[in-house]
Amino acid sequence: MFIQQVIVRHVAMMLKTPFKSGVDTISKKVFLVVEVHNDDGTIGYGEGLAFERPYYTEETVETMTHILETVLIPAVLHKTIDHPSYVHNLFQPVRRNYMAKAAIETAVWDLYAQLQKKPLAQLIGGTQSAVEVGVAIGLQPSEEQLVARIQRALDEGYRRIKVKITPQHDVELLETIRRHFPDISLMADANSAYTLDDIEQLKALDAFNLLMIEQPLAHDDVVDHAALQRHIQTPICLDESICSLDDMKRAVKLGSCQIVNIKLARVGGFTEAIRIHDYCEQHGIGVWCGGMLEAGIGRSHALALASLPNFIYAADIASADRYWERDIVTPIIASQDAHINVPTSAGRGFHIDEAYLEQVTIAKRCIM
Ligand SMILES: O=C(O)CCC(=O)C1=CC=C[C@@H](O)[C@@H]1C(=O)O
Ligand SMILES: [Mg+2]
Repeated sequence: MFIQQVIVRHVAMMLKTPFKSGVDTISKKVFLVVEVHNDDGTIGYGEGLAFERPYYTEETVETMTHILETVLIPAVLHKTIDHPSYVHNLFQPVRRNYMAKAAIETAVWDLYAQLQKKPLAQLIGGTQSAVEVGVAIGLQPSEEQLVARIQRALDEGYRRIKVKITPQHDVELLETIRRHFPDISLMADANSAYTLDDIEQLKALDAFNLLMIEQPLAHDDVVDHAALQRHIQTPICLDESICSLDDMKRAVKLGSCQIVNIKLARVGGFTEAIRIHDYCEQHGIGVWCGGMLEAGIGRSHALALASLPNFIYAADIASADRYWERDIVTPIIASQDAHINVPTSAGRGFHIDEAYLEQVTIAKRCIM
């Protein structure tokens, strides 16, 4: 591969319904589409998935743009790259900025798979032909609305439901859900809304037979999570705390979690995600693929990742039409019976809807 030019698009797409977590509410998804152009004209695509505000992680759309344009794109531009993992090495000196890194790294994997004429999933070692998916339901204005949203997801065939909780909305909310749906596979994501001072409240959640509790404590913590895991039965799943293989090793050493949610964007792309996956497999930690309200490019990359063998829990990669009226790839990524087939065609497996991508692009910069 020889990277001749890189195009960075700012894209804005309205979500069908706002997504509210303990940290933010997102109605309009602003993200980056990074196009990596090879000298033969082939284009690899990646999504820059940080949000507009630094509440989920420290990165934002603007910080990604800055780091991409000033540091990361110059590091790959006009370079011959034999394998995408080399991009990971080129980015090694740059501290953190994982989402900016992932935007290019995943695009180079996408390009590489097209040039190799092999499905991306197969190239990274994927073994599952279909990925089990669940839904993530944000905080709702009322418990009735939450129950209705869960019922709708179950009617659509989903079997694993994830809800958001906060210290103000947990026990009663989960009681209501369990009253209506005693047996469903249910999990709760706290997005770091608790501290160890809330330990009694967190212990009370054991009563709800949750599949796991996601990221109850601070976004950068593995020490307190280890203490908490010793006091609660519900398996802890880390999300925000795991940005690298080193983070993962510390979590395993301390016993901070039993499960990990891997997001390509949070860990800087496929190379690190695969390492974390392999390490977890060796240490008996099951993983699953989280979501970042991706559009079609990010969603197709996530699908490839989730085909690796140790992705043993349902992914947050629900049908794209839960989020979007129209997506930037075709065909629209859709689940059937709570599974999405992993594409078997070369590359990421979905075509770019160029007309729609142009329509939702609000700014475009070409670096050559
Ligand atoms: O993409 C999806 O369907 C899952 C969305 C989701 O739960 C999240 C996306 C981004 C940030 C968080 O609010 C949250 C998460 O923590 O997993
Ligand atoms: Mg989460």
